[in-house]
Formats: sequence, C-alpha cells, structure tokens
Amino acid sequence: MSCESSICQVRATVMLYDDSSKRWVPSGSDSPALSRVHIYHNPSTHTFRVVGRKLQADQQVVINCPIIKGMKYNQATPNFHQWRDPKQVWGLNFSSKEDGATFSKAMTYALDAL
Ligand SMILES: CC[C@@H]1C=C[C@H]2CCN(C(=O)[C@@H]3CC[C@H]4C=C[C@]5(CCCN5C(=O)[C@H](Cc5ccccc5Cl)NC(C)=O)C(=O)N43)[C@@H]2C(=O)N1CC(=O)O
Repeated sequence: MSCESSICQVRATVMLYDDSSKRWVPSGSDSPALSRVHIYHNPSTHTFRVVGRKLQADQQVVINCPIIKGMKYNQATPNFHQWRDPKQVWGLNFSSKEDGATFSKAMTYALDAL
C-alpha cells in the first residue's frame, strides 16, 4: 500500500453478520481469532480504509473495507461497534473498551475528514 499511513491500530475479533442465519460469524477461516485492525489513510487519494490481519501466524487479511463518506458507525456497546457497507454488516468485537474508544476516535476523524 503505497504511502498509506496507519492512524490507529487496535485488537478486535472481526465479525460479519450472516443475514440468512441471523448470526454473527467470524471473518476469515476457522474460529474467531483476534486480529490487529488498522485504519489506513491514503493522503494522495484522500481515502481511508479498515484493514485487519489475524494475529496468528498466517496473518490472514480478515477485513479490507473502504470508509465511505456518510457511513453510519454504530457503537452498540463499548466493546462492539458496527457499520454497514453495500454488501454486508461488519462488527468489531474489541479486546478492551479502550481499544473501542481508540478505534471510534479514529473512525470519527476519518468520517469527518471525508
Ligand atoms: C459478536 C456477538 C454480538 C456482540 C454484541 C452485540 C451488540 C448488539 N448485537 C446485535 O447483534 C444486535 C442485537 C439485535 C441485532 C439486530 C440487528 C443487527 C445485526 C445486523 C445489524 N444490526 C443492527 O442492529 C444494525 C446496527 C446499526 C445501526 C446503525 C448503523 C449501522 C448499523 Cl450496522 N441496525 C441497522 C438498522 O442496520 C444487530 O447488531 N443486532 C450484538 C450481539 O447480539 N452479539 C451477541 C450474539 O450475536 O450472540
């Protein structure tokens, strides 16, 4: 990712809402695992995106989602925040309330800057 800089990094389990089963399922393969989730800023295109990789060895990318102007970011609980993209609903289950607060500050900054 050329000249993208991370404006925050937190630990969270990245979840997707499965409309058919009406359940949250962990993003990526196998069981829910903690990921390092960043918000990256690309100053040349003036865009932001959420990128998360599993903490475990394979570093599987479990989220790579652009932050869209006007997107609604919902802090359902201090540890669980969520938003919709055109295709799906993302949920972040933060490892701590502090990580939730850090992420929401950066997300709010990004949404305000778009
Ligand atoms: C990882 C387990 C998880 C942990 C925490 C809790 C917190 C609440 N919660 C939920 O799933 C809540 C309960 C009702 C259900 C009903 C619908 C859902 C699911 C799909 C989206 N949604 C919306 O309410 C969206 C939100 C939104 C508003 C505004 C802007 C964007 C958005 Cl995304 N409303 C629109 C209008 O889109 C939803 O979040 N729901 C989680 C939850 O129970 N568990 C435990 C489990 O599942 O075992």
